[in-house]
Amino acid sequence: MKINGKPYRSVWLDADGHSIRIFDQTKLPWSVEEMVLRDEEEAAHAIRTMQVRGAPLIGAVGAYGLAMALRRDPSIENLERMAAMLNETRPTAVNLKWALDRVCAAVRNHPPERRADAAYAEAAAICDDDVETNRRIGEHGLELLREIAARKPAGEPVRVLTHCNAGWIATVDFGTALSPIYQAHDTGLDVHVWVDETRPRNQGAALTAWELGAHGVPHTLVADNAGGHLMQRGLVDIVLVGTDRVTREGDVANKIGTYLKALAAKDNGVPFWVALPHSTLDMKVRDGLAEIPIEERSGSEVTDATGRLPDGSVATVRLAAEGTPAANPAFDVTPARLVTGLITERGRCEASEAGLAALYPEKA
Ligand SMILES: CSC[C@@H](O)[C@@H](O)C(=O)COP(=O)(O)O
Repeated sequence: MKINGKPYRSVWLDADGHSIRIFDQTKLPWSVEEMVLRDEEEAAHAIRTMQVRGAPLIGAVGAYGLAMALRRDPSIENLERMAAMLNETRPTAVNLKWALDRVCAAVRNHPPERRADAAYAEAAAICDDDVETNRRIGEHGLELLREIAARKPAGEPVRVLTHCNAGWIATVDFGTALSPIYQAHDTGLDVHVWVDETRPRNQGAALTAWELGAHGVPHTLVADNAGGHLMQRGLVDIVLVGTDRVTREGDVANKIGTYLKALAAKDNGVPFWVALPHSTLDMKVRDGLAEIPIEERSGSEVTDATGRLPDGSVATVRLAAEGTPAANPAFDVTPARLVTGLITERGRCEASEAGLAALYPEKA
């Protein structure tokens, strides 16, 4: 996507040929700052602290992290130790493990002196795969948005509600849930997006609203708790979200609060769709509620909030009384029964074992 007219991906190789560059997402939307990650420890730190975030992007950065680790020590022992270290940075999105496994498989049979090059090549292939995958998700999602538009009075936009950030900055490019929205806007289909602010880290307010604004997509930021009300008033045509892991039976892990949107959508007859790339599918897991690890982050993300002060500086302020205990589960699981359908790079399907098996027979 473009920033000030210049096309960017969310991660790319630095001019030195081995470090990588990212946008520090903890600085957005107040400033757009590139950052260099020089080794696997810096990559792990960036994932842990959410300087990079979003399931596909942490997979891509993890893959490059492993390549950087192999430059220093190409032994199989180091490969396995560093893959485990990177995999532990964030537990819920399966894309991280998928990408690390891909790099491990790609380098294992090479002699030590060839392993780092093979890992960099695989990380680059993962990035290219993500870009093409998300472009196709956009095409299939666009068909769905067109079908919704065709059922609406002429001149009314398709009103989408989204949660968290599943845009280009959460992936290598284009995004997953936002990819159809960008394609709709670019092809002249009228869309309007309700953007959930997504407490506690405000990915909606800080990232989704920033992305959509930069691309010229009409949108309105709402408090997380507004979604049910908007649906009751008939102001939402579709809920469209990304995901961090989809199970064999179609259960969906995504940012905390997604489940409540799905419940409200069900009660109001609003279709609830989830966009995912193949790298988010975890066929080893059947029951999402029982089996998907849910990341528990620091309570300080709940008791505090970061924003810009009138003097332009960015500061973190305390919202709760000193000493208030806070819990911070970062994801929840929406059972397949609440999901109208899945949008993948291979087309749309029901959120069920049969639906996924029809699209991905080789994984079934
Ligand atoms: C294409 S991104 C899909 C998901 O990763 C996204 O919806 C999400 O929940 C991200 O959570 P985050 O904690 O910001 O990494």
